[in-house]
Parts: sequence; C-alpha cells; structure tokens
Amino acid sequence: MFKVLVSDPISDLGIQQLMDAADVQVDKKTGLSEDELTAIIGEYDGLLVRSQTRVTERIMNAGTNLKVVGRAGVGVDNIDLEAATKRGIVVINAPDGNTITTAEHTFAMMIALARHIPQAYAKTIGGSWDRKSFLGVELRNKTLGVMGMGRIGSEVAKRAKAFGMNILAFDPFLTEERADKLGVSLSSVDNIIRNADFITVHTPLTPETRHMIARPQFEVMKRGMRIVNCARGGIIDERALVEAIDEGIVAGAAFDVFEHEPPESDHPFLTHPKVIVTPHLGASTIEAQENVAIDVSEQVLHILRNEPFKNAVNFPLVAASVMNKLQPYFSLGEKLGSVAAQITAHAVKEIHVDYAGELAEVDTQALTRYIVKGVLERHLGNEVNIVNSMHLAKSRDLHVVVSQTPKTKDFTNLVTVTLKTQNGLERIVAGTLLLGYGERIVRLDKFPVDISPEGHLILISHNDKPGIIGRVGTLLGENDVNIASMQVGRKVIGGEAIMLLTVDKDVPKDVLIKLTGLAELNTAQQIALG
Ligand SMILES: NC(=O)c1ccc[n+]([C@@H]2O[C@H](COP(=O)([O-])OP(=O)(O)OC[C@H]3O[C@@H](n4cnc5c(N)ncnc54)[C@H](O)[C@@H]3O)[C@@H](O)[C@H]2O)c1
Ligand SMILES: O=C(O)[C@H](O)COP(=O)(O)O
Repeated sequence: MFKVLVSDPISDLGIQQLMDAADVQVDKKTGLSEDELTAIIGEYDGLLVRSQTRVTERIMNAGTNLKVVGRAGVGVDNIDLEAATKRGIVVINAPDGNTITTAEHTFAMMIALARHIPQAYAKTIGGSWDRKSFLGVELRNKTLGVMGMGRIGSEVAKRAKAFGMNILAFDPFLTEERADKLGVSLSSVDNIIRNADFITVHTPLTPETRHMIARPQFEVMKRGMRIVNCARGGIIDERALVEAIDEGIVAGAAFDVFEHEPPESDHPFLTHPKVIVTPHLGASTIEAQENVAIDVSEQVLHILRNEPFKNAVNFPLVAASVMNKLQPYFSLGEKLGSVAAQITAHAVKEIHVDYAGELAEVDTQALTRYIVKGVLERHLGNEVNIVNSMHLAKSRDLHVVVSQTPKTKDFTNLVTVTLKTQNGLERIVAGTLLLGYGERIVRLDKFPVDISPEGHLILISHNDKPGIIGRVGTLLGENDVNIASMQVGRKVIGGEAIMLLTVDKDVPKDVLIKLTGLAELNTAQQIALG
C-alpha cells in the first residue's frame, strides 16, 4: 500500500482518483511546520503540495520512502529540485490546468486597476458616495506590454486583443511567426518599458528575471503607466515600484504575488492607495483547482505504480510520439548498462552510448538515463534511479557521451553501450529488440552473439580449441549448474572466443574459480539480470 500525504489544501474532487485507488492511502495534513513535516514524511511514498508547503532539502532527506512530490500547480519554486534529484525523487507539476484561470485573474486585476474598483468598493461600503476620486482609463487603444509569452502570457494577450489593446510582447522563445499568429508585435524589453501603458509579467522567477523591472526601467517608463504582476514576487522590484508610484511615473500597480509571502504587515503595498493586491489567488478557481489536482493525482499514481509518466520537472520532457518509440527500449537499455558494468572490472570513466537506426532520429535522453542507471546500479544499488542517474554519474566525474548512427546494417535499431575505464580498456555490449523474440544482446566486445538478457548468465573468454565447450559443460554439470542455452562467438578459427551461457541459478564463486582453472579458458564472469 502506497501512502500519499496532501500537505496543502487541494481539491477533493481532483484527488478523488487517488483516494479511490485500492493501493493508495491518502492522508491530509495541512499547515504543518518544516519540523512537523520532517518528522512524518518518512512514512510516505508521495507528497502533494501547492505553493504553501516549502519542500526543503531537510524534508527530502527525511523522506526515505518518498518517490514523488506532486505540485498541484505550475511554480515549483517552493520545492528544492536539486535535493529531489539527488535523492531520485520525481517532482511533477500540473502546468496546464490553471493557465486560463490565471490569465483571467490578470485581466481582472488590470481592469480593477484601470477603474479603481477595490478602492471605490472600500469607500462605498464605508459610507461615502465618492464619484470624483476614481476617474479611470479605458483599455481600448492602450499599449499592453507582455513580458513572457508562455501559456499564461499568450492567453492574456488573446484577451487584450478582444479589448482592443495593442500588444507588445517579449519572450526569448517568441518567434515572428508565432507573434503574428497571436496578433502581437514582437518587441524588445526596452521598447516595452518605454512605450507600454500597461505592463504585465508572466515569466518564472529566475536569476535573469529577478528585478527585471527595477529603478533603471522605471526611470525610462511612460509617465502614468500601470503595472501588473500575477506571476511571481520578485520579478518587479517592490521598493523601486513604490518610489516610482510616489514620483508619479507609475499610476498604479496590481499584485497577486509578493517577494515574501505572506507579506509583512507593514509592507507598503498593503496601505498604498494606488496599489491593489490579492493574496496569490491567480490559480484559485474551482475549475483550475480541479484541473491541477486531477492532473497531478494521475501522474502520482503512474509514478507510484512504476508506469510511464509526464510533466516531471526533473526528468526530460518526452513527447508522446517519442515515448512510444523509446519505452520498449527502457528495460533493454537498463540491462545493457548492467551487463556492461558487471563485466567491467576497473573504474569506469566514460559511458558511451550509441543509438543507431530509428533511435538516432529521436531525443533519447530518457533512454540514456535508464542505461546510466543500469551501469551505476551495480555499485550504488537502490540509491540510483532514472531521476538521479545522470546527476550521480556527474557527481562521480563519470562522463556520459551519446552518439547517433543513423544507418544500421543488420537491425532496425541498435543500442551500443561502451564502458571506457581509467586504464584505457573498453567493454562493449550492444542490444536490440527483435520482432517475435524481444530483447536480445547481439554483441559483446568484438563478438556477435544472440542471447536473451535475463536470468543468470556466465561470460567465458577462452581460446577457440576443440574440447573446451565439453569441459565447461562437464564442470558445470558436476557442480549441479544446469545450462539453459549457450552461445559461442569467435572472430577467427582457433583465435580468441567467448562463450555466453544462460544457467538456471546463481553460480557459486568457487565454481567460477574452477572454470578459470580449465585449460584454454581465460576468464569466467557471472552476470545477473532481473
Ligand atoms: N499567480 C498565480 O497564482 C499563478 C498561477 C499560475 C502560474 N503562475 C506563474 O506565472 C508564470 C507564468 O506561468 P506559465 O504557465 O505561463 O509559464 P510558461 O513556462 O508557460 O511561460 C513562461 C514564459 O516566460 C518566458 N521567459 C523566461 N525568461 C524570460 C525573460 N527573461 N523575459 C521574458 N520572458 C521570459 C519563457 O520563455 C516562457 O515562455 C510563472 O511564474 C508561474 O509560476 C502564477
Ligand atoms: O504556480 C502556480 O501554479 C501558482 O502560483 C498557483 O499557486 P497555488 O497552487 O498555491 O495557488
């Protein structure tokens, strides 16, 4: 039974499928401190959060059973991704579910700002009928600057067009073609800053976007402009904004998010007559909360059940069409890595993976992670998984090099794993999937072979001399080891050769030692595969 903790208020309807799952127990405990969460997280396989719970390194480290942290929303800045990746915990989010809701909230804020709605409301319910203080402005024919044209920025732009606004947009990934399609003008940050009547930001908070609008930008802004932040606190410098409002540069600001949430009680925004605020409500609609909770619950279930999943923040994004091609190779890839590691006696400094055939044409990052996991598992055991395998390799100065060979001679696809050791040796294992036969190892070092990578294998290197096969068979038989299949590979008659045997059980070490004592036999290595 998997245990999942829900530590922020998340839609019940959205997590219904988790609660209904026979193999999952869901506990809801909101408002926990870091200490309290650290104390109990060890019991849980999954954690579901929104933006309130800070999932720190300490919590990750205490989560000894934790496999997945699900963020019912977009931003994962409350989750220590590096700590999660190191521990092999998958972090997933629900990037699409609250897009429209947040775009609508941005628009609500922009209109409220243009027409002083919160201020007028407060005054009216306070008993005064003040029709003079709240002269507003129209949105029509105004220039809106949109910084960040991802999901939400694009939806805001669409709505702004319907309001008759002219839109200047900037995003490092916005092409002329897409800008045309969206009916916006591709612009520079500087042009937006100088010419917009309204600016709205829709970027993540990154070192590059932190204070992207600060004193130098306010100094050149159009007088009387208005500014909205429904993305992340810190993109706009709060202190510089208050100064710019007081100097008459900015006519008003609408903020849903703050540099520190909740803001201190003496935060200047909370009392400033020209600033309107909401308490991070951008995603707070019934629809969005259901959407994100459904999305994240679905993925958490997949991860717990070891099924393919999407929207992992610390795992490469794989398109469904690519996933269909890659997925059948995941298990083979892991086995090739494992075989290569088991037959390599010296410290490995490079894992070289070559993808040949159709696999050379797709993004194979996800598959590489399985191969690297297979290599590392021999020494790192359960500590390694597909989330942290690349990180663990890097932290051990183990280079992972990937190459592509578009054409293959004999196979539709061929995955070749070469381990290069510190002392200049190389071990090579190649495999493929054969229609009707499944996973096959088709090459070991320089020898062509054809064997199913499962169960217990023995790899013998020997000199190609008459009688050797018989001697090996007899010795194994005498030691109660039953041979299920045997493959012999050689390049030239009488030269170096290998024997790859499938046996029914683990071969005791002393039997392997006896094997190496046979005439013309050089090495005997056991390979165990799940
Ligand atoms: N207020 C809320 O409740 C709420 C709800 C949902 C999302 N958000 C926040 O809104 C923001 C946008 O979310 P989204 O779903 O649209 O994300 P998204 O990833 O779809 O879009 C973000 C865009 O910002 C762009 N960007 C990055 N750096 C930039 C820069 N320096 N200048 C200009 N553009 C830059 C990216 O290229 C990307 O296109 C995020 O910060 C998210 O956390 C807030
Ligand atoms: O990043 C997000 O999805 C939003 O900021 C919403 O956060 P919330 O789930 O805490 O409302």
